[in-house]
Amino acid sequence: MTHILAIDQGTTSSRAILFDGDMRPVASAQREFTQHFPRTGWIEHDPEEIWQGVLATCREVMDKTGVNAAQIAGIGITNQRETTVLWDRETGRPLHSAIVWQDRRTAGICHALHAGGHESRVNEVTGLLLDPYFSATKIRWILDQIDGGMALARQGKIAFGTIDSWLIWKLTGGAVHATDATNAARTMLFDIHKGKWSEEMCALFGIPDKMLADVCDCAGDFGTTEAALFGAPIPIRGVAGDQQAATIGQACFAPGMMKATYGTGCFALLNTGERAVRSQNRLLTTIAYQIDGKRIFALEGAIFNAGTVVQWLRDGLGLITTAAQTQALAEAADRTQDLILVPAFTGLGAPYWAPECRGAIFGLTRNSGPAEFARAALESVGFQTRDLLEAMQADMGVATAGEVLRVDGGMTVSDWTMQFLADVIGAPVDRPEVAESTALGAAWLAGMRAGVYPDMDGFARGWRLDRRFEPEMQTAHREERYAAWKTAVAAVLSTQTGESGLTR
Ligand SMILES: Nc1ncnc2c1ncn2[C@@H]1O[C@H](COP(=O)(O)OP(=O)(O)O)[C@@H](O)[C@H]1O
Ligand SMILES: O=P(O)(O)OC[C@H](O)CO
Repeated sequence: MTHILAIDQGTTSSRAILFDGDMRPVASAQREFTQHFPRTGWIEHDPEEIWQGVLATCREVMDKTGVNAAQIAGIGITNQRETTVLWDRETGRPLHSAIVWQDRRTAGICHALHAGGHESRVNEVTGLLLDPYFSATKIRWILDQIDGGMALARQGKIAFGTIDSWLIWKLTGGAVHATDATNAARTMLFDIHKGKWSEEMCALFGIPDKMLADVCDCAGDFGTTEAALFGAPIPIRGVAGDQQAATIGQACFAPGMMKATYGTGCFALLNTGERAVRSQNRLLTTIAYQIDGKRIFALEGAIFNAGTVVQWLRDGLGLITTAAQTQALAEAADRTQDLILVPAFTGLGAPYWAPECRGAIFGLTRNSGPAEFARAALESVGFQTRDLLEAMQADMGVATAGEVLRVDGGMTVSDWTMQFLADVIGAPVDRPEVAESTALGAAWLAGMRAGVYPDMDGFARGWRLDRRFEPEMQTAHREERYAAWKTAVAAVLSTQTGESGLTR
């Protein structure tokens, strides 16, 4: 009983990674699933497709390695956050497609609440801002689509869950409806200070509390899998939202430590210890992890489009066929052209929170080609990160934010992007040996709980550097480029249409 199975259910794919008793990944399996775009700004997933994909990847890693259920001491789940599933408690069937975190359809509800003067109180209780990103307005939107939805929800017949809860429900055969504190903290219904669902927020968004899951520590008892699924029951012992799991996997356990994960989006979390810092610069206050009942907080900056810029070069523009080609293109780009891409494909996240503005590219000349586009796309990720760090520094003071940035996620394999990142933030960027920080974080939670992995200090000592990127750009040049970015963002923000909405 020394192995741990990590399930990493992301925005575009689901992965299962089997870790051995020394926390080494020994096998993995991955399945992409369908992204549904029923209208501009709407993004949905099929909860059943997600579940089937997760199940298939778990079975695949067990088949590949010959490790059976009895040899697995625990499952750790980490997941795309905020994405909202409602299901019928009796049949276990989803009542609607999952509304994905990037979905903007509830911008109108957010505007109305904003206009009603509710943002300050929402922020005080939940640490979040009134944006369609979070679950509450998505839950409300689905409830309003279901015939008699509100009454059924009040009777306790409808369950809401973020993806972790949905998977726990499916894995346990409907026996457990639970979530962890980090996922709960992203719903906009959770009082992060009291560590419990907020009656006030439920009333504000019109959401019956009977829909909500039990909230547990990240390392805890989330039930056991149905024996029939894997041949024997396996306990689920760890759960955390993917950005929090990456923070844990990167061992950012001390206040002042920070990580940024570059996948579909980019999410930077700065550990602020037991203190929940209320941002004055439109960052989020969130729970980094909750272990043994103790909540540790983080300031979070969320960027909606990071890796998507590379997907856009490939799928939208057809300039590349593989993500890795961006490196050679960026290296070959004409340095005298300063193209700036603002990838507000789904609006801008932190620190702007402008759901309805759209992207733009500035500085085009007759000589601007694929290389310059690729460079601008990769650079946009660095510029956006700098925006987040500036906001963190303003909230925390220069000494505690941005000293070293630990990075992970699919995009960090790009040396060029990581070097530019170090250049533009003017601080070292550390890439760890284990690229799968998110899965590692989930595995550690489960393994530590099961008693097969070390405690927090032992785990932190095991963190290993792959490569450090030191800033090389001249300060004057860095500031000039960053100023050009800020000008470009200001132009894009001026296209935000507010209440009338580009997305509707
Ligand atoms: N060599 C590369 N250079 C730049 N970007 C890359 C490279 N390889 C992968 N990516 C980007 O990384 C992202 C995938 O990262 P991943 O962590 O798997 O994302 P997610 O968990 O959000 O699905 C994709 O958007 C992809 O475009
Ligand atoms: O699936 P990822 O890695 O893009 O992460 C999504 C985030 O959890 C959304 O908040």
